[in-house]
Amino acid sequence: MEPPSFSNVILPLIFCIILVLLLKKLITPKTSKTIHLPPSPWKLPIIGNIHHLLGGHPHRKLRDLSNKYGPLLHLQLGEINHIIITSSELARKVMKTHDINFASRPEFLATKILYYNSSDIGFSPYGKYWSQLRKICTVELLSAKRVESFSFIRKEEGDNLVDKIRMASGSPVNLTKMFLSLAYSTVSRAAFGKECTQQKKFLNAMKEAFKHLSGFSIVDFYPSLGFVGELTGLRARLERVHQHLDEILEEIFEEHQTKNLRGDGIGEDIVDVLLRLADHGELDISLTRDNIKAVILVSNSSLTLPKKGGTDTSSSTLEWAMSELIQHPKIMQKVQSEVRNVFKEKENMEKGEANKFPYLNNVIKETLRLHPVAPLLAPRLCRETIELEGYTIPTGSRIVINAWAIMREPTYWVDPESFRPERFEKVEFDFKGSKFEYIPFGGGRRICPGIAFAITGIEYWLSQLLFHFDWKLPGGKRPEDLDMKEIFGLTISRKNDLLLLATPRK
Ligand code: HEM
Repeated sequence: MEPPSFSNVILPLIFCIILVLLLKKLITPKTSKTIHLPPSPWKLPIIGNIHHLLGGHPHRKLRDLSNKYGPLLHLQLGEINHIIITSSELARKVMKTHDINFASRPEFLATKILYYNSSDIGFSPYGKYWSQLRKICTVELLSAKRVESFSFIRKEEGDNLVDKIRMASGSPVNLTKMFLSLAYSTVSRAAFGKECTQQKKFLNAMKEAFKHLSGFSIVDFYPSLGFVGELTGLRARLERVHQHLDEILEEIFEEHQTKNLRGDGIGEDIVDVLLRLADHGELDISLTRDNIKAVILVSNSSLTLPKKGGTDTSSSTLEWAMSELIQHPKIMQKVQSEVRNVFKEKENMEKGEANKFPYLNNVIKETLRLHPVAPLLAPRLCRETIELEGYTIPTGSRIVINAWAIMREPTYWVDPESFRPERFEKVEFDFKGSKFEYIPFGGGRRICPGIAFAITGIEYWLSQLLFHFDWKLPGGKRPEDLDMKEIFGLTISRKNDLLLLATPRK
């Protein structure tokens, strides 16, 4: 069979879409009321401002547009109003002052199909169901106690990583691949337990799913043209991936239900917790089997796919941290002596010792400032029309907060493009979004619930790498030769794998 070609399939499809949109425009009655929207660049009929985003990374393109039109920007992307926020003052208004009004998420075709009608934590609309899920997440799945109970997994996976690097004995190690495998194993062991036989199958299916979740999809800019999803085959592809994931999750459930648990909450993985809560939990809502499956996907929310082999929020942060340290030998030396001094007495970082690494913590903060894994956070939905700075934000607008640009804004940050962990010694910033100049995990009601899970792992693994090895670029390259190119999907990660030479410490 002939593969679909541009001239015989895509062109007629584009023509069809334009025709439908023109007809819709003609038959929709014009409203005389004009609303005072925020400033906007010039628009084209039908596509609106989509062309302004072509040919570059969205966070950079949006920053350039905001420099020209101001920190409150309106973009018409297809049929949808998008409001772009590029100042900490406005971010505060969205995530604190008017948090409830912006606490929902827009609906996307991919999340609707893949996540059981968007019933996961990340994409479910604001309301009672989401509040219950959020409670389960903070009290049970990702609580400090639960994160602590996973410390043996972090340690075992960390030891594996150190052993693998030692075995490379003088050859360059591909840290990108190693960090990815470390993060995948940790997340899936925490979610499914060590013996789960479907882990590999599940991760491959998730990778497939993330292909559809990463980046912008044109279908989501024209929700009234539902048929585009059918015609392009996107809906069918999503349904196939969903079906496959569903079958694997069913197998995982069955395996867990036949397991004999102690019933005291110790030794439980995330699937165990959810099944227990659904059976005996005192929840205000009843969790269906499909709801549980959608929630399980949250434990894998840290996995994303901007590049071919996949990536993950923690592995991407580790990669950027090591890249910055290689480029800044003095900072590398300072953080290594901090870690080596602490570990002099004891090799393992255990509970409570993390605060012995204030400089390492600042290195991680600075890494997330310059390389936030979610540069545009996650889109929010304006639930009711509201006035911001004298402009109208209509109901249904999608709100995009350019955290990447805010965290490089010269008004808040001295020498913003430079990697300077010391800046966090002078001003107190936490990861919890309490100051809106620093929001790598977002803020307000929809702030990332995985902060403790993520930071504990990143801190531990980084300290191990810095304690056990000295690092340099292979082939006699100088620190400034390291390429720092980005690739954008749902997250930004390194475009090219990070290869370094590790010398074990005597
Ligand atoms: C370095 C690591 C991570 C970073 C930088 C990060 C960042 C973010 C950001 C920016 C958001 C959107 C917040 C907002 O809209 O204000 C988010 C949401 C979320 N993150 Fe993370 N994340 C990380 C790791 C994790 C991990 C490890 C998990 C789970 C195990 C997780 C689970 C979630 C969930 C469930 C949401 C949706 C929350 C909601 O909508 O209520 N994240 N994350």
